[in-house]
Parts: sequence; structure tokens; C-alpha cells
Amino acid sequence: MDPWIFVALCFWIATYRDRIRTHWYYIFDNLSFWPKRSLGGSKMKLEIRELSVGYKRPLLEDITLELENGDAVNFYGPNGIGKTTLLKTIATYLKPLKGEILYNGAPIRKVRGKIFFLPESILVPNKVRARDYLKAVASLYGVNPSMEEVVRALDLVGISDENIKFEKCSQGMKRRIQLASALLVNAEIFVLDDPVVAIDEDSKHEILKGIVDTLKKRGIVIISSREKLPYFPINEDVVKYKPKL
Ligand SMILES: Nc1ncnc2c1ncn2[C@@H]1O[C@H](COP(=O)(O)OP(=O)(O)OP(=O)(O)O)[C@@H](O)[C@H]1O
Repeated sequence: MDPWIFVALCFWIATYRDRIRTHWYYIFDNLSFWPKRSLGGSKMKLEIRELSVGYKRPLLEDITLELENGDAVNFYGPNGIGKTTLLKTIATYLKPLKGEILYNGAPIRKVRGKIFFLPESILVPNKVRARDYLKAVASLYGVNPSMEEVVRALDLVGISDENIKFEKCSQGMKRRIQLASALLVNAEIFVLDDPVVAIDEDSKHEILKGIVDTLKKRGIVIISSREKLPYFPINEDVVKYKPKL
């Protein structure tokens, strides 16, 4: 190549690299030598400050944690310690006994519509089909997913028949369908209480990892579990928040 053309090309790239990066974001972002710069993606921030949760008396206290979009936290601990109580408080179903929870600086109760909460158990009428359940949950968030999206969500949790009725499902299959609904809602904070309860040991980690990896790209994921999960970047042992006697 003519050296002058080469110099002109370098000069052009140096001058317009931001514009080039915007159009070719994925290519350039994956080149390690290229300086990484934010393209202005907004940060979502969840702040849990000195939070105490419980019923009259605290079950867990003094919880302080900051999470941003892309974060996933697993609150783990033994039965009855207060994991569900904590998750219900974050999801605004219970009031904190003390402390506060802020989302982008505002009290979290003001952004209820951005929270998806998956309770530990859900009773779904027997005659409901998997596809209709997913569409119904999505509609609560103003989303009308296509059948292709419904099928894809069910596929991620290992359900191959979108027409199956709840009466024909085992407990584990029901939980998979409920879990799949998280993929179709328009939320930013995903609070999943014991998400893989009843799902068999062999597949539960693969399913959970798939779900969490997808949801992390949309916001903040908070789950509870009885065990520490090595693939979660943040594992919080709730025993340390038990009130001291
Ligand atoms: N509505 C309620 N009123 C009073 N106490 C409650 C209420 N709900 C739960 N509890 C009590 O709070 C404690 C913590 O319950 P929680 O369901 O939060 O524990 P957990 O860690 O999620 O347990 P598990 O692992 O069994 O799901 C338990 O002793 C429970 O009996």
C-alpha cells in the first residue's frame, strides 16, 4: 500500500474512531487494543441501606449492598432464616423494619412496575396452557410476545410443548414454566425466590445459569437459594445478617 494512503487511513480512523465505533461497536469492542469507552449506556443502581427485615422482630438486619445492571446476587442460607422475607421486602411486598431500598436514588416502591417477583410457590389453574401462562404474565408488563418468543423462552427451560396444560405437568415442569415467564416481561429488577425449587439436580444449574445470564443483560437479578452457587458473582451468606442475641 502507498505509505501516504496508509497515513491518511490512520488519520481518518483516529479522527472518526468514535463514529466508527458506534457503527461497528461489536467488532471494535472485542479488539483488546482498542480503547474502551462508554457509549452512554445508562446505569441502573439498586442501593440497600442498613436494611432490617422481619415481622415485628427482625429476622435479618443491617444489610447494606449496592447493585448495578448486570449484577446478579444469590442470598443463600438455611430454612427459615428469612430469605423469602428479604426478597419480599426488596420486591416491595413487605415494608422494611428499618433502613431503605433505593432504585436510581428514588424509593423502590415508586418503581414497582419495573420489578418482576417470582414467589417460591405459585398456584396456577390446571387448565391453563404453558403458552397462555407466559402470555398472561407478559401482559401484566404491557408486553405481547410472539409465539416464537414464547416457544424460545420455554425451550430455554427445557419445555418442548407450548400447549401443555398445568394439570399434565410435574412440580418441576410447573416451576420451569413459571421461571420462563421472567424472560418475557419488561422489568429491570428480577427477584426470584428459590427459582429452581423442585427442578431436578441434573438440570437445575444449567437452567438457572441460562436464565440469569439472559436476565443480567436486562437489569439486576436477585435470587434466594439454600446453597452457595459458584457461578454467581455475588453470593451473600444471610447467616451473617442474623440478629445477635
Ligand atoms: N407472614 C408471616 N408472619 C409472621 N412470621 C412469618 C410470616 N411469614 C414467614 N414467617 C416466619 O419468618 C421466618 C422466616 O421465613 P422465610 O420464609 O423468610 O424463611 P426462608 O429463609 O425463606 O426459608 P425457606 O428456605 O424454608 O424458604 C420463619 O420462621 C417463618 O415462620
